[in-house]
Amino acid sequence: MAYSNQPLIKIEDLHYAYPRRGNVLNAVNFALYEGERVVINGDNGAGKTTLLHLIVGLKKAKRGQVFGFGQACHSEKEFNQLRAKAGLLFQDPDDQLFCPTVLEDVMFGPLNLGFNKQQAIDKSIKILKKLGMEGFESRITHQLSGGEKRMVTLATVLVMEPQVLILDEPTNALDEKAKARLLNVLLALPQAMIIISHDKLFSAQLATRNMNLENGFLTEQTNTGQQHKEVV
Ligand SMILES: Nc1ncnc2c1ncn2[C@@H]1O[C@H](COP(=O)(O)OP(=O)(O)OP(=O)(O)O)[C@@H](O)[C@H]1O
Repeated sequence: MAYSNQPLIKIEDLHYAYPRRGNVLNAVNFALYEGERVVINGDNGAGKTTLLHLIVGLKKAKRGQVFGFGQACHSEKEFNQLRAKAGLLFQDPDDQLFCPTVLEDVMFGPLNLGFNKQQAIDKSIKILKKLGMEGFESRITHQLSGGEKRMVTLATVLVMEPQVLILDEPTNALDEKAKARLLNVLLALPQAMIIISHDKLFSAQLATRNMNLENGFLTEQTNTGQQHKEVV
C-alpha cells in the first residue's frame, strides 16, 4: 500500500518556556508520516515530555503551530479532535488509570464515545485479549504490577482505535520479559508512533527513525535501517 505524503502530525517552529526554567524548546520542527515509528531520545530534563504534551494540547505553545491530520490546532475543540486520533500513553501509568477494575478502565473511553455498555465490554475484552491480558478484566487496577499496568494503559489507548500512538517512556519499570512483550505488541500494530525512550536496545528494535532533543532543538539521527511497516 502506498503511503500518503501528508503528515499525520506536524509541528512548525514550536517554542516553549517554563517560568524560572526558561526556554525548553526552541524552534522545534517535526513531521510524522504513516508507517513511521519515530523514537525521540535526549537527556533527562531535555523537554521530551513537554514536547509530547504540546503535541496533544495538554500544554499550549508560546510560539509555533501544531497540525493534527492536516488541521491546524489552536482551540480546545481542535486539540480534542487531534486527541481522538492520537492516543497518548503517559510516562506514569498511575496518571492514566483511575477506575477500580481493569475492565472499567478500558471501557471508560468507548462509553465516553457513546458506545453502549455491551459494545464497550466487547471492545475492551477484545483489546485486552490482543495484549495478552485476558483474565485481568476484574482485577483491581492499582494492585497490578508495573508491566501489567503498562499493558492496561495501552489497552485504554488502543480501544479508542487511534491512528497515531504517542508513548512516553513505555519501558519504564519493565523487566526484560515485559519489555520484549511490549516490543512485540508494538511491532505488530499498524499505527504510526512517536516514542520517547532512553532504552537503546528497545529503541533500535522499534524505531524507523531516531531523533534527539538537545538544548531545545530536535535533530534527526542516522536512520536505523528498520523498514516502514505495511499499513493494512
Ligand atoms: N511545570 C513546570 N514548571 C517549571 N519547570 C518545569 C515544569 N515541568 C517541567 N519543567 C522542567 O522543564 C524541563 C523539561 O521537562 P520534561 O519533563 O519535558 O523533560 P524530559 O526530557 O521529559 O525529562 P525526563 O527524561 O527526565 O523524563 C525540566 O528541566 C523540568 O524540570
